[in-house]
Amino acid sequence: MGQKYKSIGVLTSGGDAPGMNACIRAVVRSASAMNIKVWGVEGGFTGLIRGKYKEMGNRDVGNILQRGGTILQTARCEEFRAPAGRREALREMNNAGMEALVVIGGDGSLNGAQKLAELGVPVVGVPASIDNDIYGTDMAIGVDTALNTIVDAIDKLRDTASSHTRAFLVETMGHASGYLAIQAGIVTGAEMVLVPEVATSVEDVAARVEEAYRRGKAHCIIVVAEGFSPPTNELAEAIDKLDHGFTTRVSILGHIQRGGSPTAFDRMLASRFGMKAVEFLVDGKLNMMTALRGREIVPVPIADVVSNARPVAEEYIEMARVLSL
Ligand SMILES: Nc1ncnc2c1ncn2[C@@H]1O[C@H](COP(=O)(O)OP(=O)(O)O)[C@@H](O)[C@H]1O
Ligand SMILES: O=P(O)(O)OC[C@H]1O[C@](O)(COP(=O)(O)O)[C@@H](O)[C@@H]1O
Ligand SMILES: [Mg+2]
Repeated sequence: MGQKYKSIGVLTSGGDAPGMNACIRAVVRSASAMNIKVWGVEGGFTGLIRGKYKEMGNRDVGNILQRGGTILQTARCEEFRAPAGRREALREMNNAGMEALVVIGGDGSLNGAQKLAELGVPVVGVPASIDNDIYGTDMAIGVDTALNTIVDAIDKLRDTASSHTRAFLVETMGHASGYLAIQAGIVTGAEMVLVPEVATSVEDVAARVEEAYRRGKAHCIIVVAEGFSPPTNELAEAIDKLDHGFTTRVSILGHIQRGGSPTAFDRMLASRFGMKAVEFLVDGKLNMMTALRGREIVPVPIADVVSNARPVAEEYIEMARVLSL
């Protein structure tokens, strides 16, 4: 089953992720190779509702492959959560003659894409979020770059921690997911990783800090996912009160994790996802998300993506613990 489109739209939505630009470029250029006109929608679903879009040709996506952020801008759009907002978006799409839409974004954006699909709009989703909390794909665009940023930061923090015999609580992003924290903890040799998916008491954290000191370590790095409870600053206060040999400091890495030039991995993933998104549309594989499974890019129904949660790999928590002893 194939479909000949004259014109399609592309947008980026939710938190930006390094590699979104590489994906926009791939969508525009692969569509252009098939003589399909591409409308670049500005500011995610907000741009769709407001009718903010411009035609994009091959030259409009030159020199963006290596840039972080998104040249189309992104947004979190409350209006789109309501049926009236989505009907407005549909009206604007019809006005522009936009026959299908590629949505590049995270789990929330894919929920939005599903709602459009339910109104009869042919959509393809591309997973892009540093959180890697999207069901159905091994990796989303931006995760690898964010991880490398975190690793670079923790390596630097460890230098100063060791010089001062300090325990550092390093907070990573990830919303309700501990993915970034766990992966970063393993590859930086952190003494402990705290994630929302695994309840850990303040006493357990204190015991781990004491153990690190007893073993003669000059530092104790604890990676805390932002969704962990209690919050990082509260946890640090509680730890600092205890007599374990270290002084305590907190470093909240923040939005630095979302920026920067995408890694080679993210550029490749984004380029492959972008090409496949257009291919899925023209092949009639509608309302699918481009997903990385092993080395292959496969279609996964967006309906499945949004109705399932990505499980946390608990074995990695144990791995982080054993390898840092
Ligand atoms: N259940 C939903 N129904 C309709 N639109 C949604 C839904 N969830 C999210 N969206 C849209 O997707 C946007 C981005 O979602 P958000 O969760 O903020 O980021 P991300 O896509 O990066 O996970 C939201 O601002 C909203 O416009
Ligand atoms: O953009 P904001 O409002 O600062 O949101 C921060 C959130 O966005 C993220 O950086 C990315 O999440 P999304 O990809 O789901 O948008 C989360 O890790 C974090 O919780
Ligand atoms: Mg999200």
